[in-house]
Amino acid sequence: MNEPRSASDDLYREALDRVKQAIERASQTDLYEPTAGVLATAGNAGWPTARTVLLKGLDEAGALFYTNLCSRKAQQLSENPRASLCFFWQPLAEQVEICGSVVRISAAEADEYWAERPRDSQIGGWASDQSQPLESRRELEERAAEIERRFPDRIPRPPHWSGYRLVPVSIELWRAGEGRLHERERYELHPEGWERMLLNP
Ligand SMILES: Cc1cc2nc3c(=O)[nH]c(=O)nc-3n(C[C@H](O)[C@H](O)[C@H](O)COP(=O)(O)O)c2cc1C
Ligand SMILES: Cc1ncc(COP(=O)(O)O)c(C=O)c1O
Repeated sequence: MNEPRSASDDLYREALDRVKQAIERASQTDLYEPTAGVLATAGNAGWPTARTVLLKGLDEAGALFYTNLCSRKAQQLSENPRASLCFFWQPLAEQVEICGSVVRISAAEADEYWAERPRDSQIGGWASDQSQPLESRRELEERAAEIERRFPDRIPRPPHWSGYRLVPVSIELWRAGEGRLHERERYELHPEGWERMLLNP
């Protein structure tokens, strides 16, 4: 596999369309968070870690998610800007895995999304020192109350809160099959462009 490049490739677009269709199908079920995927990262120490994030956009530029830039995942991404994002939609019996390089989005794009978030979530974004030890629940609640007082009107985006784009080098779609003969289709970026292949389940 290769580092991502600006791919205006039909196969890449086909893969993205298929992921978007799966998300659309998931959105028509009663799933609590149909855009939730598990993001796996590993820093210099090499230990893989994983956690759920919400997908906030998907287009040719990549898969967008937002988080705290001081979090454990952000620390690992600063050491090794590569990740895998895996969705499993139980009611669909479908899985998608997107693997790629991760880039920080611009401040302007982060500002735009931040402004759309509910005030409560904005307060949470300021109050939470994500991934750091917390003395007590009360400490967090007091910080949230302090933020509420500090910003009676508009709440600006905290400098430590932004987004990342996962720029795909591979996209794999999985659908459950009879007798564990699942269907696996993998799109992969090669020097000549995107390729599509079937994989054994
Ligand atoms: C359904 C769901 C969605 C979540 N979405 C996000 C998200 O979009 N961004 C985020 O930073 N954390 C999100 N979280 C919390 C993360 O899973 C995780 O606990 C947090 O980001 C800290 O991860 P880290 O310590 O590995 O950096 C979500 C959790 C769940 C269960
Ligand atoms: C800490 C955190 N940040 C970000 C998100 C996702 O973004 P938003 O709150 O804007 O939906 C979540 C979603 O659960 C979250 O828990």
